[in-house]
Amino acid sequence: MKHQPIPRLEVSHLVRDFQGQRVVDDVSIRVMPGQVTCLLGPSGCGKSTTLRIIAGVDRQDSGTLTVDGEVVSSDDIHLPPEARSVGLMFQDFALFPHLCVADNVGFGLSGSRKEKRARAHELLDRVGLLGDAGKFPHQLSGGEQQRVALARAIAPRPRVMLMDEPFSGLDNRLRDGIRDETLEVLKDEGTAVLLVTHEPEEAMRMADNIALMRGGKIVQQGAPYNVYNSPVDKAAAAFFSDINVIESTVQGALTETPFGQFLAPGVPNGGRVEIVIRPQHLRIDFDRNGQGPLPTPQDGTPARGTVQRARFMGAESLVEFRMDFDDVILRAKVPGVFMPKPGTVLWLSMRRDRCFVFPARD
Ligand SMILES: Nc1ncnc2c1ncn2[C@@H]1O[C@H](COP(=O)(O)OP(=O)(O)OP(=O)(O)O)[C@@H](O)[C@H]1O
Repeated sequence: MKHQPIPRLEVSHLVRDFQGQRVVDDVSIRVMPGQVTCLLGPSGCGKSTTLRIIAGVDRQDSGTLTVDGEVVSSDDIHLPPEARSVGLMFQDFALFPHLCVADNVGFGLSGSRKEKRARAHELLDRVGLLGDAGKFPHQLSGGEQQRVALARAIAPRPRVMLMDEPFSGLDNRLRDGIRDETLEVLKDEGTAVLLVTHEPEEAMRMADNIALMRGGKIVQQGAPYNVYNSPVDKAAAAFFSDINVIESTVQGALTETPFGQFLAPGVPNGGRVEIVIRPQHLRIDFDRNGQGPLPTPQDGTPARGTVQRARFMGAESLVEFRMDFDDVILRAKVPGVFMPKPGTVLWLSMRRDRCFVFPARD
């Protein structure tokens, strides 16, 4: 039999109710050593509660948690936080103001003072702050303090690191550097990382795996590329970017639209579907004497629309159309500067391989 690698962190069928309301609903996640999983979802969907349960500061109503195959929490077992080999990093990390940087990093370590110092210095070197070991937190910038907090969280070599929006307090320029640096250190140490965020860009940038959460449930899990390019439903698509939606009715597992026919397998006759496409996957063509481009297998049939407004957005331009059919508004995003005047008639076609057809939910 093939040997199955043991996940560093395994969360199985976690459930948590608050006042009769299910806040965490059958959540299962596995994280391998050196891998980063992002728990991504809107505010209030249960991300932090999941993290708090894994950390051991809250307890699940049912479900099991294992670290390297060893049960740390179940119906029968409940190890305290300090016995789980789980590190924590939160946005409002608090350094001890009366301790120098090296003592902050060495605080939770066991061993002699000399050993603690040595490990603290090793990590401060790793995060580029060895020269600041003797300083006090108030003498450091916000980004430097965050790196100290990172060094402190990693120092005891936790097998699992839980991070709750740890970078959201930093300004954008600082954030990218610290994010990448943090991941590098954690991957080198073989730590399994579970990071909570509500920002899809952050999740796509950092994660090996994204677990998309909504209403307490994980609705989709996978590599960032797959979650972005094969969303399970309209809301999953909309979570990652702006979307266009065209509604249509199904006959014989097909739906006719101004952009041509789309397959709608499994949807009964008369059923409503929503065709979802991202603004960057609409193609714009000029009008030639009332005609658009010829239909192609890749782009389907073009449909005519009138420009409502165009906005310059730096690397790209966003053009809003009112379509001839049904007065539907569609937005197309194109690279560079493209600023057609309002009232200009243009043709739009949809990249067929980038359209998603979902049964409409009333
Ligand atoms: N101790 C508690 N008692 C009662 N309800 C709670 C408790 N903790 C969380 N909740 C509720 O559980 C739900 C999920 O909260 P949670 O903090 O896990 O969400 P979240 O996805 O982390 O949101 P955010 O991104 O805003 O932090 C919310 O409706 C919240 O009000």
